Amino acid sequence: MEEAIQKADVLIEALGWIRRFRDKITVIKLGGSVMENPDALRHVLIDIVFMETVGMWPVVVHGGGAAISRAMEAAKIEPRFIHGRRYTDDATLKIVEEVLAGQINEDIAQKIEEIGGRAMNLNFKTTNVLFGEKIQLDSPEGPLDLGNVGHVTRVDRTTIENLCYAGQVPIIPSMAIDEATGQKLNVNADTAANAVAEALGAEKLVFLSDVNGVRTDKNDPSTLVHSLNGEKARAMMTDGRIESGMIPKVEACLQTLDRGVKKIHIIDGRLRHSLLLEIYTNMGVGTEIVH
Ligand SMILES: Nc1ncnc2c1ncn2[C@@H]1O[C@H](COP(=O)(O)OP(=O)(O)O)[C@@H](O)[C@H]1O
Ligand SMILES: CC(=O)N[C@@H](CCC(=O)OP(=O)(O)O)C(=O)O
Repeated sequence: MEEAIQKADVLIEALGWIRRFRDKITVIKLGGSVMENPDALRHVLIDIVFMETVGMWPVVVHGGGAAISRAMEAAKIEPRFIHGRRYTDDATLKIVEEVLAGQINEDIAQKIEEIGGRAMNLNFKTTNVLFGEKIQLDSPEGPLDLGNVGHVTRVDRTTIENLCYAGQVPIIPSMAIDEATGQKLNVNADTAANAVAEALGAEKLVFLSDVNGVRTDKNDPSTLVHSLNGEKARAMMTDGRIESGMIPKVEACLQTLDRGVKKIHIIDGRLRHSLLLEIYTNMGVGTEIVH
């Protein structure tokens, strides 16, 4: 009996949060590292179906870096990264489209349906919602050409909101199309998630990664930083404590906070129900990025 009462208490604790987030958009970025772990992915998707069922509007933006690299290796193309972005020639772009906008995008939507939720995979074959342009990175040696790599300049907000309204979870791969040239572009999934959250004026943006958040020592989980502001983040990037895949995430988060997204969290997607704990309890899991 006591156990049953405790369960009811948990539901009541969630009630306030459920009310607060009803009809509000939360953008969830699924990193490739979480998707490499089928059990972790399944639990994350169950959490997302729960969120939708209680009236929140979850929107998924996903990457799939590890799977793309595997497919490239199978095709005998060596993956190459420049400042954290994948060099994307035409052959690589074809693989990115097949793996990211094809297999992974369809797989996530299908798994959500299997759990009993409703999802809509948004890709070049169904409905594309991300538009962008090619980027060039500056370097002391002159501009660096990354091939078919872009950033998002426009998001089809209406299509995404209509799906949410209709009770479907939009699943968005990190690829865009250049409206002027029709060129398809490979976009870093962290920056794509930030662009979607900004365009939708999301209440929350949650990154599900393979670490428990930002750490002062990246190899030591006990050095988790619970709350990270711009000043601290910039200092940690300058002295190298934040590096590699964490740099584009944190940089884009700081920019996005300036543009109206209310709350941003980086949490561990491998921790069971970390998403629900983050949203529906007072427990702070992971790192919150603040002004
Ligand atoms: N200060 C830091 N704290 C935590 N992780 C860090 C830090 N600096 C670099 N990292 C790296 O960032 C990685 C997460 O980013 P990324 O590789 O882009 O994964 P994903 O896109 O799947 O979330 C971690 O696995 C870790 O190796
Ligand atoms: C331009 C660029 O680098 N695009 C990324 C897109 C996928 C991604 O970002 O996936 P994760 O979130 O799993 O890292 C890539 O090709 O790997």
